[in-house]
Amino acid sequence: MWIKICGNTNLEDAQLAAEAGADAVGFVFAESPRRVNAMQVSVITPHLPNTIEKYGVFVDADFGTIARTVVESGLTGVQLHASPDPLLTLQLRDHFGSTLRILQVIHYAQDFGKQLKILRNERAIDAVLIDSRTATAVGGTGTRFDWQAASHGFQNSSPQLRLIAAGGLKPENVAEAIRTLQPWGVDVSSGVESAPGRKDPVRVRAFVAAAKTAAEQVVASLR
Ligand SMILES: O=C(O)c1ccccc1NCC(=O)[C@H](O)[C@H](O)COP(=O)(O)O
Repeated sequence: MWIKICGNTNLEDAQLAAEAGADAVGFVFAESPRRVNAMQVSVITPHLPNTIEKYGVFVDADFGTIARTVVESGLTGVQLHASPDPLLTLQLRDHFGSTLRILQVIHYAQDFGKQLKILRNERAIDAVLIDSRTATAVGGTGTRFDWQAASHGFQNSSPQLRLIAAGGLKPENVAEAIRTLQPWGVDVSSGVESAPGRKDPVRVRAFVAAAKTAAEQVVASLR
C-alpha cells in the first residue's frame, strides 16, 4: 500500500511522515491554510530521505509555473488538482521524462467511472487520485466520498491505472476505506493534523500503521 502524507509546511512534519513509514509527502502550492512556496520547500527537501517521494500540489497552474516550482523545490512528483489536461501532462512528461511522477486528481462524482475510462488511455500520468470537493475547496477538505458507491469503479478500473483514495481519511477510518475500495494507495492531510498545517505525530504514525495492517489483511483475504 502506497501512503502519502500531504499538506506539510515544515521539516519536522515531513521527517515525521518519512520516519513513520510513508512513501510520499506533499506540499500545497495553492490557495490553502497549508500553502507553501518554493523557497520554503527548497530548504525542506534536501533533508528528507532520497527514498521518499516529494509531491507539489497544484490547482489550475500552468506548465511554466509547475516546471519552475519542481526544480526550485526539489520535487519528484506533482499532484494536479484541475480538470485533466492531456497537453499539460504530456508537456511535463516530455520535459522531465520518467523522473517526475504525475498524479491526476479527479473529484468523486456519479460519473467518475466515465472519467476513469477517459484517463485509462492517458499514458503520461502515473496514478489517479480520487478526492472529495466542497463548495469552497478542491482539496484538504477532510470530507469523505461514498466509498460503497465508488467501490465498483475502483475495483473495475483497468489494472494499469493506479488509484489512490483521498478525502476525509484518518487513522480511525483508513482500514475501512482500504477494505471497501482496495485502492493502490491512500493519501491524507487534515485527518492527521493537530491544526491546519501542523501534523500530529501520534495520528501520523497511527494512520500509517492502520493502512499497512489493513492492506496486509486485504492481500491475505484474497489468497
Ligand atoms: O490542503 C489543502 O488545503 C489543499 C488545497 C487545494 C488543493 C489541494 C489541497 N490539499 C490536497 C491534500 O492535502 C490531499 O491530497 C487531499 O486533498 C486529501 O485531503 P484531506 O481530505 O484533508 O485528507
